[in-house]
Amino acid sequence: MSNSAPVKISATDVKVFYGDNQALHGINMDVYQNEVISFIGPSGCGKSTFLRCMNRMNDTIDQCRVNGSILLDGRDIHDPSLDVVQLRAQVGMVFQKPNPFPKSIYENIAYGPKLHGLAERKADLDDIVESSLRRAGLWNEVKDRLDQPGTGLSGGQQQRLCIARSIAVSPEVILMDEPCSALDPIATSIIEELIDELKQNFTIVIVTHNMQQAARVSDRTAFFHLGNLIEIGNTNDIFTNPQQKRTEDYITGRYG
Ligand SMILES: Nc1ncnc2c1ncn2[C@@H]1O[C@H](COP(=O)(O)OP(=O)(O)OP(=O)(O)O)[C@@H](O)[C@H]1O
Repeated sequence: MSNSAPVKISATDVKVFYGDNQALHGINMDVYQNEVISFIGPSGCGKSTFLRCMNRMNDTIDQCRVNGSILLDGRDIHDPSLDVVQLRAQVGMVFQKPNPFPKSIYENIAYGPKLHGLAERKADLDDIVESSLRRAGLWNEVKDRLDQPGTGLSGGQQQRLCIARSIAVSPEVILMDEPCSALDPIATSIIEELIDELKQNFTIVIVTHNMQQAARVSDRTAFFHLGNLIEIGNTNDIFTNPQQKRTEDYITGRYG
C-alpha cells in the first residue's frame, strides 16, 4: 500500500478510559483509503477498543470515555452535529460472532437500506439485496431461499450475510473484529478471499489474533501492547523486519 493513498481515517492522541482504567494511551494513526490494515497484539492490549473508536461504538458502553481526535475524510466524528447512525453506516462493523437478525435472509440485508431510505421502490431494494449478497460471495448459495431465516445458515455463511448487511448501506470503511475466530478453516479462507476482493471498494480494518491471517490479508499491520501502538508498517516489514523488540518478541511467539 502506497502511503500516497488518501487518508481515510486520521486518529490523533486517542485515549480511552473504562471508568478509572485507561485502555488506550494516546494512539496516533492514519488509515489509508482502500487498504486492509490489521491490528495485532496480546489479549487486552486495546485493539478492539481502538477499532470501536472509529465508528463510535464505544459510545454504547457505559463508563467508556474517549479523548482525542478522529477524522473521517477530514471531518471530526465527535462533532455534535454528526449523525452517529449515519456514521455507523459509513463505517460498518462485522463482529467476532456472526449476528444475523432473527429475520429472513432478504430482510437481514434490506433492513439497513430501508432505515436509511436508500431504496424507493421494491425493485430497488431487490437490487441492493442481490448486489450486496453477490459482493459478499453469498448470492449463489442463498438466492433460492431468501425468505428463510438468516440464522439457519452455516457460521461462515452467516458471517458473509453480516458482511453483505454492512455492504448494503454503502459503507466506505468496514471494521472487522476477529471476523473468523468462530469459523472453521474453509469458511475462514473464503472470508479472507472476500476481504481481498472487498478492498477494491472499501477500506478494511481488521482485528485478528491470527498472525498468519494478518500476514495473508493486510497491506499494513499495527502492533499494540498495553494500550500503546508500538509499531505500524507494511505487513511484510512488520513480520520479517520489525523495528521494535516488543513487536519481534510477539511475532516470534516469545510472549502473548
Ligand atoms: N466493556 C468494557 N468495560 C470495561 N473494560 C473494558 C471493556 N472492554 C475492554 N475493556 C478493557 O480495556 C482493555 C482493552 O481491551 P480490548 O478488548 O480493547 O483489548 P483487545 O486487545 O481487543 O483484547 P482481545 O484480543 O482479548 O479481544 C482491557 O483491559 C479490557 O479489560
